[in-house]
Amino acid sequence: MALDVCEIFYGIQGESTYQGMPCVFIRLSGCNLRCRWCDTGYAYDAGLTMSISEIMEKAGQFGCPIVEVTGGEPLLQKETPALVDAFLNIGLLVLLETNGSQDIAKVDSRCIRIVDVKCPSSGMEEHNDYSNLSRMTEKDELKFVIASREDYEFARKRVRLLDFDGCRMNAIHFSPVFGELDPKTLAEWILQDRLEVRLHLQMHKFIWGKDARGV
Ligand SMILES: C[S@@+](CC[C@H](N)C(=O)[O-])C[C@H]1O[C@@H](n2cnc3c(N)ncnc32)[C@H](O)[C@@H]1O
Ligand SMILES: Nc1nc2[nH]cc(C(=O)O)c2c(=O)[nH]1
Ligand code: SF4
Ligand SMILES: [Mg+2]
Repeated sequence: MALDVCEIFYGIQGESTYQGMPCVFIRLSGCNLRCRWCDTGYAYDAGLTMSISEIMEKAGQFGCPIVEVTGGEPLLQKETPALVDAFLNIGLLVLLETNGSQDIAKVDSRCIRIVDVKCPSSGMEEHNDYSNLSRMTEKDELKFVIASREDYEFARKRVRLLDFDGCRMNAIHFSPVFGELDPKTLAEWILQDRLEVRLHLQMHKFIWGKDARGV
């Protein structure tokens, strides 16, 4: 029962509807995608092998009720569902950030699954598994990371196709690629179209800068 871990740290949740909350991050190593603008290339390589109990002990040191499992791509590792269960079973609130290419049903639906839909300029659009949209529950969150008008129109089209059964209207995030698309431009597009989506800015980058690690 071991996982390949890139880093474990305590920080301010910079993304999702939990933005602003203190959170323990478990960043797993390895990713099957290579998004053009990825800010976490350091997680592609193998990290440190840790057992579930070692991870829980390290995470537990912070005494924090919220944990996020991210990566890299966390759903590539066989033991990730068991890690999520272990945190759920001790009563923690668990978030999982995933790239949308893997079946989210692998993890317990008590976990809040934050699912990216990759837009064209990521170069990874062909990897989207759209079946995930019907696997999502009301607790889960959807995210489009947007670098251009083309990406925005792609995301807008997808949102208009959604029925909102499995997705809360306030948990559809439109997030600009940091340093590439001006948040003001994205805000104006959303307002012009009267889109019921959330403008999502990566809070930690405004606090610590775009290249800081472990925050
Ligand atoms: C590093 S990924 C790890 C989880 C998973 N691999 C994924 O892509 O969702 C975490 C989140 O950061 C977003 N992200 C990565 N680079 C970014 C950038 N330069 N600007 C904005 N968001 C970015 C990803 O789209 C994803 O939503
Ligand atoms: N502070 C902070 N919040 C985050 N939320 C999701 C992150 C991620 O890389 O998945 C992230 C991250 O890297 N840092
Ligand atoms: S899927 Fe996530 S970790 Fe992998 S390259 Fe894309 S943004 Fe980076
Ligand atoms: Mg990050």
